Amino acid sequence: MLLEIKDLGIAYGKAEPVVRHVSFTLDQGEILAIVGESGSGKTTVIRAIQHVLPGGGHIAEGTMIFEGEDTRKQSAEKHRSLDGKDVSMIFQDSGAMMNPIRPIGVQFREYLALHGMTDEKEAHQRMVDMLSMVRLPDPEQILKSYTFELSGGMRQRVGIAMAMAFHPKLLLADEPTSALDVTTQAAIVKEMMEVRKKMNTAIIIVTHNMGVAAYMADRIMVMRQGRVVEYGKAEDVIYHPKEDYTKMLLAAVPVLGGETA
Ligand SMILES: Nc1ncnc2c1ncn2[C@@H]1O[C@H](COP(=O)(O)OP(=O)(O)OP(=O)(O)O)[C@@H](O)[C@H]1O
Repeated sequence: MLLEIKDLGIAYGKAEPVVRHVSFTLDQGEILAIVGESGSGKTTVIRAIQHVLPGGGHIAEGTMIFEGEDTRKQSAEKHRSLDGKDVSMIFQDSGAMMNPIRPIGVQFREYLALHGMTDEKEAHQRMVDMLSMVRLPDPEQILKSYTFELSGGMRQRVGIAMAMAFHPKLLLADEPTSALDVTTQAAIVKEMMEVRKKMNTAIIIVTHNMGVAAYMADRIMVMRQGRVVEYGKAEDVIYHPKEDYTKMLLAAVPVLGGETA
C-alpha cells in the first residue's frame, strides 16, 4: 500500500477542523478522484498530503501513512525532501504558477536543480524527455518559449512534465482540467492516464466533474462540507450511488451537445 489515511481531520489555525473523518487507501498505480462542491474540502485534503497547507493549516487528528511511515511523525525537512520526488502536484493552470517573463526552460532547469539535478547535460536531457513524454511537439522550442506563447493545454502538459520529472510515486492533481475547453480537457485526462500507465504513478485528482472522475478513477470519494459522503470503487459509486448527493452530482454531468446524462 502506498498511502493510508485514517480518520483525518484538518484545521486552519485554532479554529475547529474544516475537514473531519476522512479515510481512504491508495495502492501504487491507482487513481482516486475526490469530487464535491466548492468548499467541501477537496483541496485541503490533497494539500495536507503534500504538507503544503496555507494559513496555519495542519493535521489535527487521524493518521497518514505513506509507504509505511507515519508522516505526522516526520520533520518539515523530511517533508521538503520528498516534495517533487515522492509526491508532486499539478494545478488548475500550471502556467499561472510560472514566471511569465522568463523562458520555460530556465524555470524547469531551476526546478530540477532545486531537487538536486545540477548537471546541465543531464537536466537538459531530462527536460526534453519529459516534454516528449507528454507529447509536446518540438521540446527544444518549448524550452525557449514563454508561458504566454503556449495554449492552456500545452501549459498543462508542461506542468505534468515538470511534476513527473523525478518519477514521483504519487501525483496530486488539483482541478487540472477545469480551465480548459472540453476537447483539451479530454486530451489532458488521457495524458494523465498515459503517465499512470508508463510510470505506474498513483494519482489523486480533485475535480468538480463527475464525468472526469468516472473516466479516470479506480475509486471515487465524494465530499461535502468537509465530510466524506460516499467512497468506493468507481463503478459502484457511478452505477449504484447510495447517497442523494452523489446522485445529484451524477445527474449534473455534462455530455456532448450540452444535455445532461
Ligand atoms: N487558507 C485557509 N484558511 C482558512 N480556511 C481555509 C483556508 N483554505 C480553505 N479554508 C476552508 O476550508 C474549507 C475547505 O476548503 P477547500 O478549498 O479545501 O475546498 P474545495 O472543496 O477544494 O473547494 P474548491 O473546489 O472551491 O477549491 C472551506 O470552508 C474553506 O473556507
